[in-house]
Amino acid sequence: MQYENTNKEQSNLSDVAQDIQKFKKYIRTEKKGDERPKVVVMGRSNVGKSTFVKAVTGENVRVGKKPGVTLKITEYDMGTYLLVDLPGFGYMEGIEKKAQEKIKDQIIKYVEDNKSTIATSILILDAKALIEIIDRWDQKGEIPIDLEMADFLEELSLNPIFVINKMDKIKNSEWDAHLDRVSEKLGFLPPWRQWLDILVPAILRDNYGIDGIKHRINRHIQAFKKLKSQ
Ligand SMILES: Nc1nc2c(ncn2[C@@H]2O[C@H](COP(=O)(O)OP(=O)(O)OP(=O)(O)O)[C@@H](O)[C@H]2O)c(=O)[nH]1
Repeated sequence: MQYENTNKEQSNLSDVAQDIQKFKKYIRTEKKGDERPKVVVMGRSNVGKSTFVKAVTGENVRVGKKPGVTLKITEYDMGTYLLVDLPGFGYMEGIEKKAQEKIKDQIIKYVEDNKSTIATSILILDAKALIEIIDRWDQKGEIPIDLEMADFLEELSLNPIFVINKMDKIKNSEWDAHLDRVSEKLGFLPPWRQWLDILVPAILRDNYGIDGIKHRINRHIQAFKKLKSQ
């Protein structure tokens, strides 16, 4: 009898244990996605986006010479935030215009869908090519994709940081004048030094500018967390 009771008790206990397991599993499946703030990284193909991501994450991100290497959305766990590497956009050798448009739509959709969790956005621009591209498109009466993306990030109030990369291609003595032009093209009244929180000259290949960008990211993360906790 005693034996039977113990057996019954054990079987009840194992039922409870099974229920707990089921419940735990249920909680796990119901748990929402990672709610940490996101920092999205965007840029025209070949601007140095992978170089940037590699410098910030320390991961061995492929740095390619051929435009259009980064095609998927990759999230990196940075502890207090997630760094999201979005696909490069714009002209890519060997990729049809239709496919380029699709990538652009995919980026826009991701940003719109995730805007409530994005603390800041990084748009990497090529210092020299940007001016050339804008001038060329201006003559055709069109807006280049870099400016379109810059406007998009501003309109969504995603605290963009514009990284003006490949400054090594600009003579030292011309940095200020060049950055004033970039600033103006992006819609910020020169002198560019008025916008140090937003405009960051960089030579990402040599890690120049990285510390400043990290500092700005952290400031945005703190501000974002403060806002969310109110
Ligand atoms: N001159 C110069 N070249 C750079 C700099 N940063 C990156 N590059 C070079 O630009 C090329 C493209 O760099 P990536 O980091 O692969 O660029 P990406 O934007 O990720 O390119 P996709 O993968 O095509 O989207 C590489 O040859 C880099 O070495 C820089 O500060 N100055």
